[in-house]
Amino acid sequence: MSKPVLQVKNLHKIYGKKNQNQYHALDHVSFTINEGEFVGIMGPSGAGKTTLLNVISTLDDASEGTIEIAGTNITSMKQNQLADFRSEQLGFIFQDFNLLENLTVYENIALPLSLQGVSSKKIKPNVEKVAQRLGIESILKKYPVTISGGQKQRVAAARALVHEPAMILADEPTGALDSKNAKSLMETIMDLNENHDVSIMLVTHDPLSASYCQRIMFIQDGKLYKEINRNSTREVFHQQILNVLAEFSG
Ligand SMILES: Nc1ncnc2c1ncn2[C@@H]1O[C@H](COP(=O)(O)OP(=O)(O)OP(=O)(O)O)[C@@H](O)[C@H]1O
Repeated sequence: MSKPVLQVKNLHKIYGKKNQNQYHALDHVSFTINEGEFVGIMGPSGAGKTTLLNVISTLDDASEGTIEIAGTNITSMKQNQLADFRSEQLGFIFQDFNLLENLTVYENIALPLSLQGVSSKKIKPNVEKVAQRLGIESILKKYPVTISGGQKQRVAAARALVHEPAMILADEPTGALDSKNAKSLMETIMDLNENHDVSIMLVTHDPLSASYCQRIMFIQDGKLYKEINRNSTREVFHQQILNVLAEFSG
């Protein structure tokens, strides 16, 4: 049986101070993501998706509840421990790539390892391996300004993976890409999940990107609303996702 990589128990997030206008952005949410799973988070605007991602990413703190990542309870950690935990155990892919323009593609990918103080001799094979997986070996010497949006996102994905984190957290990774590059990136991410056992949690509004996941959790008003699994083709799953989204707008 697979082990949980992420266990969220009774997670509650309140914005605003006591005795003032408070907003319950997450309302006692519990779920588990197992090692090697590829799970999407969807829901209408304001549902709490970004809040959930930020709290799991350790960028924001929970008001109540616990979060365990790879067996470590991050809700009881101090700020400096959290920073180390985040850089060792998590990989991030954002909509706007977040590449450093004055570093080469190689240096951008190497960054998580350089920051951990890994020697350049040890970094090289890791960067080369992950660049090969993402099909970007030929652009390692280039600077971000000279590569396409699709290539930039592959570089960002390589950087998220190079330190072999317990889990990848992706926030609208295809948001800035055209449909051809979006499809190609999602196929690559799906391949990383299926063939290299990378555990992924993806927040997206895009039903097509979401259809590459194995499971989608829909949230509404800070609560889990529904969960669906991909049991047949991606096309069928895409339609099932559209059907649930229609329930929100209906
Ligand atoms: N810092 C904050 N202070 C107060 N309220 C906040 C704060 N951040 C978010 N909220 C509120 O919490 C709720 C959930 O917001 P969140 O950004 O998590 O939703 P979302 O599902 O990611 O929405 P979207 O799809 O539009 O990005 C919203 O009603 C939002 O207004």
